[in-house]
Formats: sequence, C-alpha cells, structure tokens
Amino acid sequence: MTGATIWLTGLPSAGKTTLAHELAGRLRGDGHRVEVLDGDEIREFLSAGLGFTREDRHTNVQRIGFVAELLASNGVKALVPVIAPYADSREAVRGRHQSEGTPYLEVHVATPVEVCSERDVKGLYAKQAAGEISGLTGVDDPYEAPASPDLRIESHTQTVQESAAALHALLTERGLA
Ligand SMILES: Nc1ncnc2c1ncn2[C@@H]1O[C@H](COP(=O)(O)OS(=O)(=O)O)[C@@H](OP(=O)(O)O)[C@H]1O
Ligand SMILES: Nc1ncnc2c1ncn2[C@@H]1O[C@H](COP(=O)(O)OP(=O)(O)O)[C@@H](O)[C@H]1O
Repeated sequence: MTGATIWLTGLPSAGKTTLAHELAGRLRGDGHRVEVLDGDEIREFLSAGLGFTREDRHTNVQRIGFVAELLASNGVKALVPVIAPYADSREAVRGRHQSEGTPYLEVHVATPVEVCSERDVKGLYAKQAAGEISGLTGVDDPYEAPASPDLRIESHTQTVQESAAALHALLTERGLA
C-alpha cells in the first residue's frame, strides 16, 4: 500500500490529536498500516530536552518530519498531530518528502484561538492567562497559518466525525485511501 505523511498543524486544543486518532481508526479498519506521531510523546523521547524556542520547535519538527518520511516511504500512513508553527519548518519537511517522492499532505486544523482557549484540553491557556507560563502558541508566541494547505478543517463548526470524514475524503481523492 502507498504510504503518506499527513501533517495536522494548528494551535493547542485545535483538535489535531483527536482527528489523527479518529482517522487512524478508520484507516486501520480498512487494512492500512498507520502510526500516529504525537507531539507530546515525541517530546518525551526523540525530542527530550527540547523546549519551545523557535530553534527548538524547528529541530523538533525536522526530527518528526524525518521519521514520518521514513515510515511513509515504507508504506505506512504517518499521521502527525504537531503544532509546527513556522512556515519554513513545514516547508523543509514538505521538501524532504518531495525530494524522496513520498506523498505529503498538509492539513490546517483551523480552530480559532478563542475556541481553543475555551476547550483548553491541557489547561495551558489558563496557565498562560495566570502568568504561570509564557510563549504559548497563538497567544504570546507566533503561529504562521498555512497559506495553501491541502485541506483546512473548521473544527469549531463540525463534529469530530464530520471533520474526520473530510480528512478521509481528501485521502481518497488523492488515491491514498
Ligand atoms: N509554550 C507552549 N506552546 C505550545 N505548546 C506547548 C507549550 N508548552 C507546552 N506545550 C504542549 O506541547 C505540545 C506542543 O508540542 P509540539 O511538539 O506539537 O509543538 S511544536 O511543533 O514543536 O511547536 C502541545 O500539545 P497540543 O496541545 O497537542 O498541541 C502542548 O500540550
Ligand atoms: N470537529 C472536531 N475535531 C476535533 N476535535 C474536536 C472537534 N469538535 C470538538 N473537538 C474537541 O476539541 C478537543 C481537541 O483536543 P485535542 O485533539 O487534544 O487538540 P490538539 O491535539 O490540537 O491540542 C477535544 O476535546 C475534541 O473532542
């Protein structure tokens, strides 16, 4: 089966992880090999020691992009729910896939910051508001929204199932599902 990297970029609490796992379930049900490269897990091992400076985020995204491409070039659907806030970091990952001839899709989970901060799945927005942390993406740290993603998901106007169905439809359209 053809592998591919599907990168879900967006703010904290946008819905990246939820959608990655929902899509993973659907793809596995259809017999695809799937890995979800979750940002939090990667930061415990592969990117242990990295913080949230621009440089560290870039390094983190390049490492994850490298592993995703290895998996994708071996027939795996690599689903990557990672913020990746900088356009040049994302472009470098896309370029690596292009030069290897490996399919790559960029999905912007475009939930507005107001909705994300209400969801606040991990309590980060509250901590930032209380002055306990700083440098939170979308609040007091940059997020460069993709100019022309393969798909933009408005998760605040859809159920998880509807968003996952839109993602699945994109893969089908590209001959990947
Ligand atoms: N300052 C700050 N800014 C953004 N995110 C923060 C921060 N501190 C901790 N976290 C938590 O770390 C997760 C983001 O890690 P990523 O590897 O996806 O980010 S990045 O691409 O390297 O920017 C992110 O996970 P998600 O909420 O799933 O997006 C956060 O839970
Ligand atoms: N259409 C949707 N797609 C994804 N998540 C949604 C959607 N609608 C509501 N949510 C909720 O938003 C939250 C997103 O959290 P999470 O997936 O952990 O975000 P992220 O990985 O981007 O930080 C979850 O509680 C999820 O149930």
